[in-house]
Amino acid sequence: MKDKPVVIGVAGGSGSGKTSVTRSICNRFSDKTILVIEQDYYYKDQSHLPFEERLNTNYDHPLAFDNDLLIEHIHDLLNRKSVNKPVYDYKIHTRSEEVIHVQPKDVIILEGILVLEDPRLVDLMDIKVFVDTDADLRIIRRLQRDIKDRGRSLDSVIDQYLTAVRPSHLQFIEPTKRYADIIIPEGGENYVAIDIMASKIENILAKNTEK
Ligand SMILES: Nc1ncnc2c1ncn2[C@@H]1O[C@H](COP(=O)(O)OP(=O)(O)O)[C@@H](O)[C@H]1O
Ligand SMILES: O=c1ccn([C@@H]2O[C@H](COP(=O)(O)O)[C@@H](O)[C@H]2O)c(=O)[nH]1
Repeated sequence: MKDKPVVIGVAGGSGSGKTSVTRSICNRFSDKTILVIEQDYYYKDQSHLPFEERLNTNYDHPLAFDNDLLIEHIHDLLNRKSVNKPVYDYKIHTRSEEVIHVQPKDVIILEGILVLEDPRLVDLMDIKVFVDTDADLRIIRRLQRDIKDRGRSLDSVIDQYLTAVRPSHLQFIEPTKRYADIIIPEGGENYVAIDIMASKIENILAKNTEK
């Protein structure tokens, strides 16, 4: 019987570099070792709402996420069962029709703005990481990304930032830093932190193999 997979939570503000850190860690291992679960893919389905109404949702509030489904999937993966991971489409602000069938792996990285906000998720984590990047850098990165990749206008990104992203960051995301075991400044290009994370994962995997 194999050990339970190791669960690593990677939280941090939007544009802090969570995805980049996660990708850099994954690149140190074979494709078979790490499964990434993006909390973003577990935004609540909003297909029943007209597009205009979906624009009013606060996507930075804990209630925007279907954490019940996310927790069910993490439990299944911990029990070495495969799951159908939902797919989220940022351009239409709802889930897409497709799902991705994913197999359990020895390491699960759960990445998202609010993964340290729900105690039920925190309880499932072996290592908790917070990627900590200054707000000015995060908004610049977000502007570039949302306009290029998520089909957004400059005005809509700024308006959403001021009305939802910034206040929710201060209220819900920033306070979760206190739960982190490791705080990674600046995100994606902090190779010292990424090396440390990779060594820690290697150690855990080696210990599990020795047993
Ligand atoms: N250290 C860094 N320096 C410069 N750009 C970065 C850095 N880390 C991430 N980025 C860029 O910022 C954007 C947001 O990074 P990403 O990893 O997607 O953040 P998050 O997942 O936290 O929203 C991406 O376009 C990424 O390439
Ligand atoms: O329909 C949506 C769903 C989410 N968002 C924004 O995405 C970020 C989270 O993604 P990161 O990759 O961590 O930046 C969150 O701040 C939401 O505001 C959205 O704009 N529209």
